[in-house]
Amino acid sequence: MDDTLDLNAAKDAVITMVNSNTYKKNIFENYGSILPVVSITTNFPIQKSIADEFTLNRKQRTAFMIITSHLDGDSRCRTGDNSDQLIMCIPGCGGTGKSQLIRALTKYFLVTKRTQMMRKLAPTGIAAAEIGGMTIHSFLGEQRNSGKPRTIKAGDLKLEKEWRLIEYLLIDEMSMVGLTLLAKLNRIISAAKHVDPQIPFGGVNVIFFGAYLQYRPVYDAPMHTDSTLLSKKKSTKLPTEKEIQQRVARSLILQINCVLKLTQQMRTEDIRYLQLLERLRHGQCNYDDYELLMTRVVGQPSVGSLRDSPWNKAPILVFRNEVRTQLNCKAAIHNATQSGCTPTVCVAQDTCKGKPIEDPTLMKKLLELSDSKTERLPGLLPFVPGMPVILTQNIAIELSLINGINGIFRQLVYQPDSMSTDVLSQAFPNNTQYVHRPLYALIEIARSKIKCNLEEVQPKLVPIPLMEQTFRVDVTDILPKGKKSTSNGKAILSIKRRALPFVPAYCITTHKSQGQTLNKVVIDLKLLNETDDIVAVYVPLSRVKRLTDLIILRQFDYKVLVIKPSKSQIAEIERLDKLYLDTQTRFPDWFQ
Ligand SMILES: Nc1ncnc2c1ncn2[C@@H]1O[C@H](COP(=O)(O)OP(=O)(O)OP(=O)(O)O)[C@@H](O)[C@H]1O
Repeated sequence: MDDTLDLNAAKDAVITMVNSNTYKKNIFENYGSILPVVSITTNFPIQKSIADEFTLNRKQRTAFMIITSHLDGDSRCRTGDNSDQLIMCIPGCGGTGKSQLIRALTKYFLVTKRTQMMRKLAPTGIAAAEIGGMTIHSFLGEQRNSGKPRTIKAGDLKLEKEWRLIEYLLIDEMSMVGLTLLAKLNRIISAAKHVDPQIPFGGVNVIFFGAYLQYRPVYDAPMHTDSTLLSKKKSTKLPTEKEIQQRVARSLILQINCVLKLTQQMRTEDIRYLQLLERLRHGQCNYDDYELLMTRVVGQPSVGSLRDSPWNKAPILVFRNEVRTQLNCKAAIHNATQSGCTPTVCVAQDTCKGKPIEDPTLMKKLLELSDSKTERLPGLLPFVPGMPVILTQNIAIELSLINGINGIFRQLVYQPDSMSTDVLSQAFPNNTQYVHRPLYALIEIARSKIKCNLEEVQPKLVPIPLMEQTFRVDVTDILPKGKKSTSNGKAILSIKRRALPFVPAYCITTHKSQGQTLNKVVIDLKLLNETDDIVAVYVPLSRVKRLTDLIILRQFDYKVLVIKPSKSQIAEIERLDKLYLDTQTRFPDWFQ
């Protein structure tokens, strides 16, 4: 009975009104379009059949009913604050079925012919692909690091057209959405919809999905940041524009008026391990949990050797990009040697002010930089057929050729060149062959959406071209003695790089692993000295379905299992818990 809907509630839901949002009437009038005829519709059978088709569990169903009934104008969903605007949060840790719920909602919008009213957004390409949506940046028409924000002008017809029909935004992976980005989204919707800037998100209904115990946005403040912490300066100083925007965004988050926590684990069957993860989230693991995890440390009798299957094919998760790059190089060279191939490395083409880099010291420094410092284009890319790789750029989002997607390297197509084969890096053996003129690589990407009717061409074998990026690098340390640096003591060069946009994936950072379910994984729980973020422990441990799917590289301290969430994380969790109780009181039928 748990998963079935209450029939009385069903009868109440049968009569619904379409487009009964009164304050949005003005918007339709502004455009001179014909007001939709207020229709009375009986959508409950559709709601039920879609909830059944996606086998939604009780809480997924409740969330589904709240959102779809709000869409249908059900009066019970329109008695809250903000002129009945739905600003909803659906927190749930990995595997609680958030993506499944989004799939069911998408179907409802589709079947009821209202797809145009909804957009699905996520902060990263990989998260956007997971739900068939777009990144927030590309939706806002901005390049991530271009430094050129889209200007918002009154009467921007293109902007108005883009937003004209949109009334619902589903935003996934909220932990990675920063306050500055959210403020920008808010400003753009307000301008596009011509509504009072006081109305959050221009009156558009917004539903956030995700978990707070995930890595935070890289260059932005997380959504749960306490407003009082948003200014580091003395209170006498005027806040910067960025601080003001972040405070505005935080005040938007405080307007969330409906919360539904997803708690039923849909991915993992290992109950004992689930309980451990639940305690871990609160920093409350006990000694039994520690002993259980210690049985998975390499060297224990129950754990096989790292050299043997399945662990020799499992990705290793590490914390630092430099360690990742080194381990990947070692693994690629080792595998090439094992399979009798000459170790081969593809070399990036770097230029400065249009001229190729010729100075050997500078060339070596640039090529050895971790790709995390070069706009994610690797300087030296070792390769061997069969190597797991991960794309580092968005090539074609609609085809799922996006930053973060996995593939298998099959072949490099390149022009032979006459450049010297001097050793470019000590990281590679002396007999390494360097390829300076690559054309493209053939990568097998199982999740790509490319279709191909040619019999001889495998549809999942994708040609990946070279890409170009510009990055800045501090070269003060390699300046010849006596050469002057700038007044602040630094010499910065702007380098343009052309290179293949992928890296080996024998080893990935825990940060990159966020949001992925891995079949088998090797993890490290020895944290970097300064780390006291629970996320660094929780993310690697929660990538698998069962404890037996992971092994731990080395011994670790008990104390890493009792790191507490931060004050602002706890405060936000408590605030959402309270709103969740309010939501249950507001929709008693659907919570029965
Ligand atoms: N109601 C359901 N019925 C059947 N399978 C489900 C249901 N909900 C989720 N699943 C399955 O459980 C797995 C995890 O669900 P899903 O990917 O939606 O979780 P998630 O909360 O989005 O996880 P993550 O945050 O890690 O992406 C998926 O394989 C999904 O198909």
